[in-house]
Amino acid sequence: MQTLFINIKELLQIRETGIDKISGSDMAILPKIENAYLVIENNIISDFGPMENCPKHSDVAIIDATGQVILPTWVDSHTHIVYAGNRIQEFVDRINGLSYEEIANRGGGILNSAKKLNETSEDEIYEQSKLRLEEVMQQGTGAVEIKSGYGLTVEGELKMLRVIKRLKENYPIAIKATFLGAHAFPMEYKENHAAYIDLIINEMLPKIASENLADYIDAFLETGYFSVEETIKIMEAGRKCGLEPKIHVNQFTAIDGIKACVENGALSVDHLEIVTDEDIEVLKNSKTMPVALPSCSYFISIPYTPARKMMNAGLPLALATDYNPGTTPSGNMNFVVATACIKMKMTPEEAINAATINGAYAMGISKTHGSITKGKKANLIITKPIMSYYQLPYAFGTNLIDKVMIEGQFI
Ligand SMILES: N=CN[C@@H](CCC(=O)O)C(=O)O
Ligand SMILES: [Zn+2]
Repeated sequence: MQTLFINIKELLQIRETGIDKISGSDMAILPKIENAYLVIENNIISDFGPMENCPKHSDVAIIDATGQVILPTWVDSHTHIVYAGNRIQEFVDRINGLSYEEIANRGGGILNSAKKLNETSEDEIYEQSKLRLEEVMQQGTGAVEIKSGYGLTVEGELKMLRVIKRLKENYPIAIKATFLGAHAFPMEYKENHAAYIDLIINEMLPKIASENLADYIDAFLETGYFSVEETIKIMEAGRKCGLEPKIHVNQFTAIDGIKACVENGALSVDHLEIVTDEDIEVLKNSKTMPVALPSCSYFISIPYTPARKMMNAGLPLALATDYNPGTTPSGNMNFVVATACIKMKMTPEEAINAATINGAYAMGISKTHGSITKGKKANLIITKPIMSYYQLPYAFGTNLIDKVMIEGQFI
């Protein structure tokens, strides 16, 4: 079955096969065709070009996209959408003057979510999480990475990863699972970090590997959470089980964590609200994708990742939501793209590259996702009639999406 889109006002992010990420000054370029056609065959992009070359098809479903922009769906390479309940009280506590750190030190924060998760059944967590997944798909996300990390017990972490597995089985969207047992030290291990790290390495990881529940391994490398040395142990143990690292680092402090991640072959380093010149140097010429999470900066009022400085140094950059109950209760990639433009001074071209092809790289799927390329998945955002794609970040609170196609199907 073929679908032919005709008269597309702008077809964005068209790329040759084999381009897996965009770096430095190239991020300012977003290749497009004006007045374009696009052919979808089954669930794959099979052809596209300017309207004057549009082939005469018979027996195809024709969709007239006059005035509409088509671009690849967003790739959200960093989320925690599997969780139980919410942290609304902490939100109000922060408005009233408490900091994220003060809330965490009182047993709130990640430990608050871990308590709720361990008290909630797997079925109930699945029901809550699938609503979030359905919501972000409607908002144009066509691939999503989901982390564990609110279990912090063998059973809790397995429960989260099994929920992610069920989501993978039941939804058409590409999902990658990341094991984040090293998200925080449970209260009973506060004075005995080594014992919790043993639990992660000797109890959690073997079970996760034997049930094939994760694609990546993560840790919260941060002052007061996991040290550089502790994170290296976790990364090494994960790699032995075939899990590549994707690490939370430099959210609040810079403690040479990025260097350790790059040396351990991390696929991505995520957060990066605080970045030193040395961090930028070690990222140069590495295979590690830096990932910025502007909705988190917005929600908890911390600095934004210095995108301009990093791109000027020739680095690539990806954008993701960080959807989680504590620091970012939003999975809206449209807001992320707009906030990157408004607050991080990324151009619309840079932000769209960061939220599509570079996001795909950061979750290991750039062969199949992240651009309009022949042979890639037919994952499309079809906008309402708009002036140009600049309107997407400009009209930051308006839903400009008409339809979303995932794997060849409108959702
Ligand atoms: N920083 C670490 N983890 C999450 C937030 C965790 C939480 O507060 O629940 C993040 O990416 O922001
Ligand atoms: Zn996160």
